Amino acid sequence: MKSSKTIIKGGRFLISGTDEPVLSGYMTIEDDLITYIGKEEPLMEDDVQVVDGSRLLFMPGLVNTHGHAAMSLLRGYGDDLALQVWLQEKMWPMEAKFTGEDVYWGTSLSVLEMLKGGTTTFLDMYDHMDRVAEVVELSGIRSVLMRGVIGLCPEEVQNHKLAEAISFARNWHGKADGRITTMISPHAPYTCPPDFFVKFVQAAHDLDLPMHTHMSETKREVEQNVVDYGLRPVAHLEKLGMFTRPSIVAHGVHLNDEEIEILARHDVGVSHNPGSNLKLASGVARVTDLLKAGVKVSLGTDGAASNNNLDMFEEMRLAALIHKGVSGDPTAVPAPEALRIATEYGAKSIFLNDVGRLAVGMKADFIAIDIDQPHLLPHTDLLSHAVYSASAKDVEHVWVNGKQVVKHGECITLDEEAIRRKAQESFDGLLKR
Ligand SMILES: N[C@@H](CCSC[C@H]1O[C@@H](n2cnc3c(=O)[nH]cnc32)[C@H](O)[C@@H]1O)C(=O)O
Ligand SMILES: [Zn+2]
Repeated sequence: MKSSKTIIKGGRFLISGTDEPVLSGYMTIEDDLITYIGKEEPLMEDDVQVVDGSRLLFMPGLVNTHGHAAMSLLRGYGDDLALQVWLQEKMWPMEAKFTGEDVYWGTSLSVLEMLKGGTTTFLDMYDHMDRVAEVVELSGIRSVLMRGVIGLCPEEVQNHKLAEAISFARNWHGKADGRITTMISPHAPYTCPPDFFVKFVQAAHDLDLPMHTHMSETKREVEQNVVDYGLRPVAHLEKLGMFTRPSIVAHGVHLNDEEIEILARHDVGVSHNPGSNLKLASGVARVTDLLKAGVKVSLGTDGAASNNNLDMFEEMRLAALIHKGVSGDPTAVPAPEALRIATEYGAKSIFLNDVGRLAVGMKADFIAIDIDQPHLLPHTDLLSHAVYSASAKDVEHVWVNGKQVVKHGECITLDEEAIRRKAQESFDGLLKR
């Protein structure tokens, strides 16, 4: 195949973690990789596509490390409830009716929202994952996918779900030009009994894949874990062997010092989901302490039914704000750190070492935001604006794996009109069934 080359000319680029985080200059993309970024103008060959970068801020695509994309179908269905009530009385009865078709359109709706809002990679834990993978292939987004399993069912059903999780993980790892990787994911310690949970650990060993689960999301969950198993969730999962695998846990809201130390020792990532944790009143994770202990902290939206949008700019801003508020320390989670949590640390947390930064040799997953708008002027500090002032609506262009997928705010890989119609039809159908 002929190689493609694009040069971004005269843009501003966010290079977090350096002395000069906002660089004015040029970036070259060849096929799926960033091959140059700097102040010197690269040679403009004839067959190069040139993008005018003036009035645009280029930054790494945002990385959403925890969610359930198809749950967008339940957006606004079951607000203002605590986790267990919300799950058991609202979500699970509706989700039991989801068909593969529903998951396909719900996921399409979420991927559309995420791409248009500057998210270039998402982690998805759900059911009917073959249909999710189809959406990923078509849309051009990058993803880490897993069949999440709730084990509150007879052994036969448990084993059937486990087999599905294994075959999905095996069949799809590395597919879609490498844009799909997979993990092994029991839903939570409170929905997968220990003898069942360890089968996932074994599967992850056999397939040499990382693991993901919900953990220590609510105070009630932690207390119940102690009643049921005599241990808090972190020690419980450590005992079941989960942390012998590369792992990332979602939420990690209720952690004591000893638990933070265990997570740091095993290099377990924590996907911080501030929007979902606030909405379900689960609490506020100890992000500053986690970072101080060297734990990889990243950001997730969780499903759209507990957020209720998939705007990673909003999540980044929340992370930068709430930890200042609860600690009384205005230096907690400063803007450059918030940006890295939403990009670079996110990618590392889900074991993608070649995305999350604008640098030579990294995959070309990047976005451009329109910085000519009232709320992004004057151009005092563009990194600060990206964290404290921008939102998903400011995203003008998006590239994933070197291919443009959003152009002037329109998703060019998906049929937006069909998705809008089909998602509504799916929800209407679920209410009737
Ligand atoms: N239906 C599958 C499990 C799907 S995994 C994804 C599950 O996570 C649930 N979920 C979404 N958000 C949260 C959360 O914050 N905490 C715990 N579970 C959640 C969601 O409702 C969904 O049932 C089975 O039967 O095995
Ligand atoms: Zn979740």
